[in-house]
Amino acid sequence: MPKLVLVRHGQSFWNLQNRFTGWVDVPLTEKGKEEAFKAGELLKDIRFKVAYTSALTRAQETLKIILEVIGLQIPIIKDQALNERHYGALQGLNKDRARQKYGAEIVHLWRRSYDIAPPEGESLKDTAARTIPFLERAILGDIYEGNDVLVVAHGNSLRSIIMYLEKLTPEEIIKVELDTGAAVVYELDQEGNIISKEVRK
Ligand SMILES: O=C(O)[C@H](O)COP(=O)(O)O
Repeated sequence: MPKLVLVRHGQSFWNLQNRFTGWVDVPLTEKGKEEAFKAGELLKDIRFKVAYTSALTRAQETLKIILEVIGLQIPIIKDQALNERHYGALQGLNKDRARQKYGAEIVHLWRRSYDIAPPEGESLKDTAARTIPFLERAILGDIYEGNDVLVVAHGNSLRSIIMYLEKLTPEEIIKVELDTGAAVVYELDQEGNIISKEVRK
């Protein structure tokens, strides 16, 4: 059965500083590079045929390190459809500062709910409106051909994909968190149904 592996990029400088990042192009910290290295070590048994990533440096750097560690040279497809959720007016703001300014409850809903968008930004539903057509059009096509596929992207762009694959409800997706450098390994059948799921980190 083909494997679809979703990896969240390693720690970026704004993850370290606890700031909303979204589409701002922030590079990896040393710890982030180490997390990418570890993800590569943990995925060495999988012979990926193709890799997908976003248009943002932190995901691209993480993917590059993973492929170097595994020792694979494969086609890499970069597309902004896999970018992080656009965090709108919150981008650059410290997350504790945002809770003080707007209240913890609404900030939590902006970060984890399905359809409540942060000011001038994208809800998870808006994010899914670009990630899922790309998943169906490009990524799942490779899976249906029987290839193992690596996707390195972002906390919320990957949550939208996890929600779709696992058929989660808006209530269930609120609780889904993904650590930096974590890998979710799915085995999928020909219809895209999940045969198995394993988290490696
Ligand atoms: O864009 C960001 O700030 C992070 O990548 C994800 O942030 P979140 O955990 O607040 O959604």
